[in-house]
This record gives sequence, structure tokens and C-alpha cells, in this order.
Amino acid sequence: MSTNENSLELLREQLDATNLQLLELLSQRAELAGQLGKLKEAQGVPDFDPVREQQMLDKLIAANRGPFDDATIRQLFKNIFKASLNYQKEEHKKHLIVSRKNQPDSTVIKVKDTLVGGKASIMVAGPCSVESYQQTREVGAALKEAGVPILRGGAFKPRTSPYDFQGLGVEGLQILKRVGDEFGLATISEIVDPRHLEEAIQYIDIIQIGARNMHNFELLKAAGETRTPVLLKRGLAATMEEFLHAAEYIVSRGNTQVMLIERGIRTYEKWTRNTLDISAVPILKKESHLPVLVDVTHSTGRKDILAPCAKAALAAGADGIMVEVHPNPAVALSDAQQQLNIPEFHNFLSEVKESGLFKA
Ligand SMILES: O=C(O)C(=O)C[C@]1(C(=O)O)C=C[C@@H](O)C=C1
Repeated sequence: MSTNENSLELLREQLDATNLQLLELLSQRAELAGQLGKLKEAQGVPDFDPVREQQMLDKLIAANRGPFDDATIRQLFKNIFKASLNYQKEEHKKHLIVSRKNQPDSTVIKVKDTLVGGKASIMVAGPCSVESYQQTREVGAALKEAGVPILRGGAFKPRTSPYDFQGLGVEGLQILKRVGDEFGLATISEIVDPRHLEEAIQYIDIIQIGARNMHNFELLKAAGETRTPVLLKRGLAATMEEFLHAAEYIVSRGNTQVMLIERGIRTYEKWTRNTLDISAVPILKKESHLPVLVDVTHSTGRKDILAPCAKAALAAGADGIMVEVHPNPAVALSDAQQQLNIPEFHNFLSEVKESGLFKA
């Protein structure tokens, strides 16, 4: 071997040893960042701290003796800070009760005789608003005939305008219960005020928390104090991280029976009421063990694309579908445009079932 080859070999050995030292130091640094992340989580402080990062960079630049120039040192350390931040975030996820990292097995929720999040897909259907016993009964009968086990119906309606129909309130919940009992259906209705919860759960089997209330932390906490299953809708502009944290508010109070429902998010698109974020389905299923449903009515606002969207949701791994049905949508007191009438609902259901994606 020539002298040149000898020194190449020697230098490479030194470099390998330095790599290992660097790796050890990086690992030690990551562990320290992990401890800092835990403290920050406990104190409710965000992980990202640009001021602290700037202070560290200033110290490093002042100590830089070359041969790397300052810009290179800055870039290298910025990458290290970024890796630490990612590590802190991953560690936090493990601590979320709703996280699949914390519980690998899927949560299955039993509502009356129906399992949500189990092997079979589920369908939830019903009018946007409970308007009368007769109207709700007609839908209940259609669900029973179609083998759909869960009846939805709004009684407290958070409407955009205060002058629009606000729902029948407790009377609406009583109607739902009456129809539910008559046909053996489980019932679901949105509750908007923590003060209504105690009374509401005497009548309904699932508490719905609507998109506009996903950030209503007092409502989330109050729902977490009950032991009634909760269907939590994704907020209009909520990230998936915010969505899962909203669910965490409920389960951290002891109510572990939470179902998530994607209902479309706000984008610039005008041809649908909202934009169905289909990617949310596999991501939520991956990140969380909670059941994931898709509300095809609110996400699209269009009757003509409900079936393909429901099929897409099921293909993406959704545990169930929610759809609005009204005996006479033209005279509905809310969402008249987007509710299916009963024959349309039967067609919708057949099309979805014929696809083979709706698991029996
Ligand atoms: O010093 C902190 O507060 C940390 O959380 C550690 C650390 C880092 O790894 O350097 C991580 C993220 C912050 O943006 C700043 C610094």
C-alpha cells in the first residue's frame, strides 16, 4: 500500500470514529430535547421557540472557528433543531390517549345493538332537523325497512342566521327517542350547550358535537364527564391535529367512547358546500384508534355526488357514513337543498351497498 493510500485509510478511520462521536452527541441532544418537550407539554408551552433557537445560533456563530462558514453552521444547526422539534412532536403523540401509538387496537363502540368501528360498516341517517313526530317517524320507518340502525336528527340547531329555524330543543329529543324506541333505532343529536347535556342523554344514545363547536372546550369537557358515546365533527377549518386534540379533551375526562366524523373543510371551492377531505380518513385511522365516519351530506352539499363520495370514504377506510334524509326535502325547515327524500335514500343505499365497499 502506498503512503497516500495509508493516510486515506487512516483519515477515514478517524472520520468514522468522529461520526460515531457525533451520533452519540446527537442522541444525547435528542434525549435532552425530549425532556424539554415533556416539561413544555406539562406547562402548556409550545415546543417551537424561535427566540431560543436564535440565541443558540448566535452563541454558535460567535464560537465558530471554521473551517465551515457561519451560513453552513447555521444551516446544519437549523436542521438539528428541526429534527428535535419533530422528535418532541412524535413523543407528545404517544401521550395522547386517542393516539394509535398509545392504543394499537381500534376502539369499537357499542350503541344499542350496533358496533361502530368494528368489522361492519355503519350508516347513520335522518333529517337535518327534527320538525315533528310525523316527519321523524316517516324517516324512522324507512331506516328500519332499510336495516339502518342509527337515526340522526337535529334538535338544537346552530344556524348561520339567528332568524333561521333554531330547532325544537328538548321536544325534538323526545320525538327522536319516541321514534327510536318504536323502531329499535339508536339516536343521535347535536348538543350545543353543556347545560343541556344531562337532560339530553336521557333521550339520545349518542351526543353529537358539531363542527362549529369542535373548539368549544367547555362543551368537550362536559361531554367527557358523561358516559354517553360522542360523535365529534371536525371543525370547519380544523387541522387533523386540532381535531384529535378536541377528541382528547373528551377522552381525558374519562369518556373513551368517541367517534370522529369528517364533514368537509372550508376551501375556495364553490361547487361543493365544503371540500370533503378524503385524505383525513386514512390519516385519522392511522393516527388514532377511534372510529372514523364521513358525513357525505355536509361535506358536499350536493345530492348528485353523495354515492360516489360515500364509496370513496369507505374505500379510504371509513367505518361509516352519515347522510341526511327527509320525507319531503322541499319543505324542510333547514338544509332543504341537500337532503335526500326517502326513495332517493333507498337508491343511495343500494348503490353504496352494491359497490361491495359497505361491509356487512
Ligand atoms: O430549548 C428548548 O426549549 C427546546 O425545546 C430544544 C430545542 C432544540 O432542540 O434546540 C427544540 C425546539 C425549540 O424550537 C428550541 C430548541
